[in-house]
Amino acid sequence: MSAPALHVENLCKAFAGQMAVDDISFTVATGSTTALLGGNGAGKTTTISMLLGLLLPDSGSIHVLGEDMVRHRYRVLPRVNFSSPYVELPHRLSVAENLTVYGHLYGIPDLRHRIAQLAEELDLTDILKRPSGKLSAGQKTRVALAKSMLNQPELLFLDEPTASLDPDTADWVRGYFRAYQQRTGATILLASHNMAEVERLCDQVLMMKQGRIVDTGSPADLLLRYDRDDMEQVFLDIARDRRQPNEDR
Ligand SMILES: Nc1ncnc2c1ncn2[C@@H]1O[C@H](COP(=O)(O)OP(=O)(O)OP(=O)(O)O)[C@@H](O)[C@H]1O
Repeated sequence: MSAPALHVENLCKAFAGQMAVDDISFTVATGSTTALLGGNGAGKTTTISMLLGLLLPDSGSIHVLGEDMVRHRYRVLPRVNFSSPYVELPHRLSVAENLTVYGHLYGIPDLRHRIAQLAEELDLTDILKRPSGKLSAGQKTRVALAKSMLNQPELLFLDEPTASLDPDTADWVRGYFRAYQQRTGATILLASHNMAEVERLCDQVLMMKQGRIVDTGSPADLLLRYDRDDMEQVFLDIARDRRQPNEDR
């Protein structure tokens, strides 16, 4: 059996003595989509930064695609990618130039062809020559998604992948990632505040609060456990300590 795409044990990270990530452990199966959820300040970004090798943990272990992330991150990084609407691309470079810079960092062969292909797929052809700083919020999101797909990652971290997209484009983008995943067997870790998206895309949900994982399960499991009709209500129950999970169900 292949190793899980992500295996995290007893991971901790503190900033100035305050625990941002407090002893979390979880596994993400290869080919699945997992949501990392939690309110503002719950520790999601800190966790993802450690999984990407951007931050060193204080303690605990992280295995990404079977490799120890702390010791061998350079083996792993070519096989993963991420997209976040909060990471700005250099403003003066055109969309094509930005994608070219990232493509070179990843050592993508036949880069022109790959960029043209992604531009076609993500409807960027008309804006390839435009400075990245002059794009609308939705266009920036689509460029960030194209950047995340340059190396055809086996593991993709998507932070708010449909932020600023209109409902039609957002729906299309969800379908795009679904199709990519079905075609390649890629694994996705998703951070989103859009609970309908989580319900539609995710096999597993990890709920974080104050640096800890306070609940976990499939969206269907959680709906049943909290006796709710949608994930938005489950999220509010957990965030506001409004209701304990229904242990009897
Ligand atoms: N570089 C840092 N220095 C000091 N404190 C930090 C740093 N990064 C994060 N924190 C703190 O760690 C905690 C977790 O923050 P984190 O950004 O991981 O939360 P989050 O779940 O991603 O929140 P949001 O949904 O608001 O982005 C917060 O209390 C935050 O203030």
